[in-house]
Amino acid sequence: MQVGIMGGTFDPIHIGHMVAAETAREAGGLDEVWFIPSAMPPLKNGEPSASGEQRLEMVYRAVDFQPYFRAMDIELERGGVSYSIDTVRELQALYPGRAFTYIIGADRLNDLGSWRRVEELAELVSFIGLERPGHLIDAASLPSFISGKLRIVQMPQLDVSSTDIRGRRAAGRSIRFLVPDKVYSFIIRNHLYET
Ligand SMILES: Nc1ncnc2c1ncn2[C@@H]1O[C@H](COP(=O)(O)OP(=O)(O)OP(=O)(O)O)[C@@H](O)[C@H]1O
Ligand SMILES: O=C(O)c1ccc[n+]([C@@H]2O[C@H](COP(=O)([O-])O)[C@@H](O)[C@H]2O)c1
Repeated sequence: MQVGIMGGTFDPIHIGHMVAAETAREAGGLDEVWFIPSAMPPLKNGEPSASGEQRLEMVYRAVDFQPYFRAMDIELERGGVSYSIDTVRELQALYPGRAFTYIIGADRLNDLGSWRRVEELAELVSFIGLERPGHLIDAASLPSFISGKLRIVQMPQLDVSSTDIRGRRAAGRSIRFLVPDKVYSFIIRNHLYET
């Protein structure tokens, strides 16, 4: 079974994440994509705005009734800084027989060289990289050991980010259709990102 790992802060999850996951699923022939919200993202400054529980709930809502998508609380349960090498090792122990592909947007791909024990990670998983507006993939900056393990896939370019969504909320602007409907209603009902 081929499984895609869509890791992220998901603060909140948005249509960019959904289209990235679906594009990777189709192009990579993946049977499922597992969305895994991090407890503490390794390379971001500061704490996420919404709680881990809220971010996980939004991910559950986004994947609800999607046949190929699952949400996993493995990083939130582990707590601390969410290094992907720890997650992949844990997933391999829990789910033997799966082949894992890490799905990654261009911004994160460009700093892959500074991920914890990335050479070891690249021995355990393949990568699917996706360009996103404002973040072209810089092939020259990628560690050499990645080349045989990385496939770059074209996706419809969506200039949407969690930062932009939080900014719109703080400015009292609409975020409708930038997030899945059930995520939208959760954000509105819980007054997330208003300040
Ligand atoms: N619009 C998008 N297109 C393609 N990939 C995306 C897009 N938005 C996020 N990703 C990818 O999804 C993964 C998780 O992203 P993350 O949850 O940090 O969202 P973000 O929108 O980048 O958040 P923030 O704006 O808070 O930094 C990363 O690999 C990121 O590159
Ligand atoms: O393992 C690492 O060193 C590492 C460094 C940066 C990011 N990651 C993972 O990459 C995913 C996307 O990161 P982010 O910061 O864009 O949410 C998320 O699952 C992070 O845990 C992992």
